[in-house]
Amino acid sequence: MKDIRINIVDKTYQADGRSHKAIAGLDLTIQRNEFVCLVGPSGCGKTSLLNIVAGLDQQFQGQIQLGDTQNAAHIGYVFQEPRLLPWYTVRRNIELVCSGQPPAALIDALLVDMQLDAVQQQYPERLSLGMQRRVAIIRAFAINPVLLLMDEPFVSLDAPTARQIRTLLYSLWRQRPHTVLFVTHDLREAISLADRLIFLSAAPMQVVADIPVNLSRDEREQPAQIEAFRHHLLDNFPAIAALL
Ligand SMILES: Nc1ncnc2c1ncn2[C@@H]1O[C@H](COP(=O)(O)OP(=O)(O)OP(=O)(O)O)[C@@H](O)[C@H]1O
Repeated sequence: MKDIRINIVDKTYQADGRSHKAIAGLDLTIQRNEFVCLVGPSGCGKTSLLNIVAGLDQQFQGQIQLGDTQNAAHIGYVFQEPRLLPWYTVRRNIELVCSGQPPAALIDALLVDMQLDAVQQQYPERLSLGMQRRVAIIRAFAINPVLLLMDEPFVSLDAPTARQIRTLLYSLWRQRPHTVLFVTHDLREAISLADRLIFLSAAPMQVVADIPVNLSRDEREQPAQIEAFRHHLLDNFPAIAALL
């Protein structure tokens, strides 16, 4: 897949007789297999952006170029809430998104990687929120996505659970590289995952700063290194403090 080009000239919502300009003049290029974290204040338009990239919202001015893959079947989307179907088992929830024959071996491997193989025949209501979020991540990986969109997938999890799932996600991504757009409010989380951080302004949303993260995998696992990088960012890019 070639680079992804996102050019949103204007995204305006009309509601209750009023208009709200959510995004204006946003221009981004994401390289193949890059892991990009999008960081911006609440309500600035991050979900709106992901919905446009996913093709779920076509009411905007601009253009999205997904390289060779204009096909939504190759886009995995992990929403803010797990959105599992309660009347299907964990395994069935994952299989449902696969077109044609579900890739049994891949699903088996993902269930093991995410430590969910023992509960695959259970129904979502029997799972903790952290487990449901892991199922949602597997469901996105099961289609072997070329592009993975993740909208604050670890929000409202306790810190140890979020850390555990983050580590699993990072190792899955390293095993099966693909382009990721990951929305988060958590700068430490963003630093631990991303090749590149894109800081976004309040509405109308625009790019404030676009910063590479040059940390090794070992460094990303050391809280002191993450903290040092965070201080480096806040010292050298004062404008981003207001966005967190
Ligand atoms: N369907 C809609 N109709 C009208 N306004 C909307 C609609 N969806 C979103 N908005 C508005 O657009 C703005 C951006 O919303 P969006 O959900 O994209 O922000 P966000 O950055 O993802 O927020 P958060 O970080 O809180 O999840 C908000 O002001 C929101 O109220």
